[in-house]
Order: sequence, then C-alpha cells, then structure tokens
Amino acid sequence: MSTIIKNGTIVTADLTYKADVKIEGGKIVEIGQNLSGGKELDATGCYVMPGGIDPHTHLEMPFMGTYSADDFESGTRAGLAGGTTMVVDFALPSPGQSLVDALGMWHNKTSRATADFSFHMAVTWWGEQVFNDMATIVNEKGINSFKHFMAYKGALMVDDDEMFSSFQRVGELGALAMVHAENGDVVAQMQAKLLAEGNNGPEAHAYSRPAEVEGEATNRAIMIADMAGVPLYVVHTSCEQAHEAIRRARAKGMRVYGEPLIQHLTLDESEYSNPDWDHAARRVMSPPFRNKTHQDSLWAGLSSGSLQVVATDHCAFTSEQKRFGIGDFTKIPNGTGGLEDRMPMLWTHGVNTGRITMNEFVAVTSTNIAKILNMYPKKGAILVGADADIVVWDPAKKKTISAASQQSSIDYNVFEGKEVTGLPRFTLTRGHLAINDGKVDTREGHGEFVKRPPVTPANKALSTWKEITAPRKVQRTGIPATGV
Ligand SMILES: NC(=O)NCCC(=O)O
Ligand SMILES: [Zn+2]
Ligand SMILES: [Zn+2]
Repeated sequence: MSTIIKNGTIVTADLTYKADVKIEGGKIVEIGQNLSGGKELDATGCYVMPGGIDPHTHLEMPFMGTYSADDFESGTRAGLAGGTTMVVDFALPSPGQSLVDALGMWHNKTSRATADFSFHMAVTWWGEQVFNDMATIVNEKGINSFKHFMAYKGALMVDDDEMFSSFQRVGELGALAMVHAENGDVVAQMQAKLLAEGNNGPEAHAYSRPAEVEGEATNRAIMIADMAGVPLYVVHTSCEQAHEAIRRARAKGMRVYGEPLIQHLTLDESEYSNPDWDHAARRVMSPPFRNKTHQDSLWAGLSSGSLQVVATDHCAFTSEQKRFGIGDFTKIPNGTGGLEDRMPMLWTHGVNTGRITMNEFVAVTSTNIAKILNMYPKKGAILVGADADIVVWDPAKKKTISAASQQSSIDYNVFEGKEVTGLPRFTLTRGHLAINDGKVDTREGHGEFVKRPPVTPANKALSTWKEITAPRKVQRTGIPATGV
C-alpha cells in the first residue's frame, strides 16, 4: 500500500520546492508533481521535511542512584509527537564491563521503541579489553562514535591519560570521538566548598559549574583530539567559552562539531533563583542553564555554522527522583526532558524570529547529524531511496506546552507555559503514520536499530594528514664518534 503526501512544500537542508512524495515499504519511492495511487495525506500549507534526529538522549539510563524515567517506548513516542523520528542514545559500560556486554544490555531496553534508534558507545574506563572491544563495536556492531565524560568524578569520568589513549584508538578505527566537556576535578572541589559553606540548594549546582569549567575542558579535549588525529564532537555546548574554543579550532581546519541543546538556547539561569525548590531542582542538569549572553553566542553559532546540531540530552527524572537531593544539591539527579519540544521550540524561537532559516532548521535538527554520524541519506533526507522518516510541518499550528498533555512519563515540563507556533501535522516513521493531527498512533516495537558504518572520509582525513606530516627521524651522514 502506497502513501502519498500531497500539496506540500519540500524543505531540505539546501532546497525548498513544491512536490508530492510517494512512500512504499517504509521508503521514499518517488518525488514529483501530481502523484497518485495510494492513501493521500494532505500537506496543504505545510512543509515536508526530514524527520528530526535527536543524537543525544538517555532513556532508562542508570544514573546517580536511579534510572531516568522515560524508556525507549515513552521517549520515542514523545519524539514522534514533536516531529523527531530517530534518537541516538548512549551505552554506558560499568567499570570493568566489556563494551560488547554493555551494548547488549542497552539493546535489551529497546524492544518497545516506536521509532528508529542507534547508540554511541561510552568509554568509561581504560584497559586492553576496551581497546580490543572498540574494534568489535565499530566493525561488527554498527557504532562509529565513542563518548568520554570529563566530568562526574568517581563515576563516569575518565582522565586525560585515558582520554588520549582512547582518542588515538578512535582515530585508528575511523570513528568519531565525543566529549561531555566539564572539568570534573574543579567541579568536585567547588561542590565540596559550596556544601561546606551551607550552600546546599539547587542553585548551587549552577554555581559549581561556571562557564570556565566547560570552556577549559572543551579546549583541552580539542587539543587532545588534534594530537590524537581524531575528529571531535562536543555534546551540550552551553556557553561562549566552549563555543569560542570550537570556533577557533574550526577556523584552524580542525574537524570539531558543537551541539547546543534546545534547553540552553531558550531557558536561562534565572530558573535556579525560583523560590520553589522543586522548580529549580527540576532544571538541574549539566552543564547548567546560562545567561542571555551565552544564549546569544549559541544562536550565532547556529546561524554562522560554527555549531552544527541542536539536541536535547533528554534525561528525564520525576519530581520525586529530584527530591533525592533535598539538603544536598550534588544528589539531585542531573538531567531534563525535551524530546517532544525540541523541534517546536526551535522553530518558534529560531525560524519565526529570523535567527535561522527553514533550511538551517532542517540542517541542525536532522541532516547535519545524519552526515556526521554516517547515516545519510538513509536518514536526514527527502530523497528517493531514503527511509520515509518524515515530518509534515504546519507552521501555523499552535499550542501551549504543558506536562498535562505531554507524552513523557514525568510529572512536569521545563518548558511549561511556553507558546509554540509550528508543530507536526503528520509524523511518519519509516512510512507508518504515527502522529496524525495530534492523534498518537505509535506502534510499540516498530523502531529498529540503525547500524552506522565505520570510516567516514571526514573521520580519516585528519589522521591521514597527521601521518603524512608526522615528525620524522633526521637521517644524518656526519655523526661524530663518541668516547674519544
Ligand atoms: N546532562 C545531564 O545533566 N544529564 C545527563 C547526563 C549527561 O549528559 O551529562
Ligand atoms: Zn553530559
Ligand atoms: Zn547526555
């Protein structure tokens, strides 16, 4: 049975044109004028765009003594409701655990996923087994990106020695290095000092993680990646100091990518001054929300191209879970939601305000990351042969964001009360109409793992150049005799 999206305007990362789209067997099979012969979806007044890809989620993640509340079912359902048709989550090995075992555990969480998904692999410890497993992960398991936490001391954090070893291995394998860039040693000391001084509320979480902590770590990771000859992707870039480091590296020809979150683009640090403990604690995440100057820097990065991707870092905890940190802010589980709201919030605050164009919207929500993670044009494209992961976007449709009507399983929404203009009329996941004018018809188990092949040309470019220009031993003819 074919589906035809009729009367819409196709918007991709580089083109805007009127055409119909025909779908069969979960793929786009034809793009053209006046197509017929199937179930029709009317896209009059709408933009037909590649479904969003959120490359940074933590669904059912064990963290800070609990599990993030949205699983692969509710998380992917929330994504589809907001026009996101794929998520990339993180497999996190425990200390000493093999990467292959950890990946198996993460696959076991996905049986009810309603949209496609992939994984990044985290490197949380270092040793011969990790070194060997990395090849299996890349060459057999379809994963070409490795995340390193420079923060969360005593838990997920790796030191520079481990990071440099891992980055070199990532480079050899033609994969992508990723970092959570905050100086975990400095954060730990600042946390202890704040607590000792009686600063134990959620606002102290932000005080313990100033922009310098992120700027320093971002710069350090960039330099280490350059020495290792590997491209680098910096997750949740939240401040000018980190953006500046990325900009400077790119201007020097380094392959460094930056990922602001929709939360950092649209919410600011004043949230932590709210007198309601729950309100502030619900917004505790790392890095914390920043001020307007940092927000302006992030928006400028998106429009100028020095930042490439907008994600959510969706890691949702209920109010009850957040209350583990009453009396000690370091025990508040870090993370916020956003999967359902990323696309409408970015459209409203980016496209409707003129900060980014529609085509840039598609680039930063879908196409750029599909290319960076080597899954383009299966994902991130409106092209014949691409997966029919499509959002039919109604730029006039409005709503007020509210926890009462959201798909996420938590009891609040950090964007509560925000009005958005621009929402999905239809969301299709590999051809299945999951969202039909607000009606949710997701299919549990429909989501499939997307394998991402290794060795993108971009990932090998830097190491090829490094090899050619590496310092060489000087061949000398006149070596003086010794011992005379
Ligand atoms: N970001 C956050 O606060 N929680 C999720 C884990 C991480 O990405 O650091
Ligand atoms: Zn992080
Ligand atoms: Zn994260």
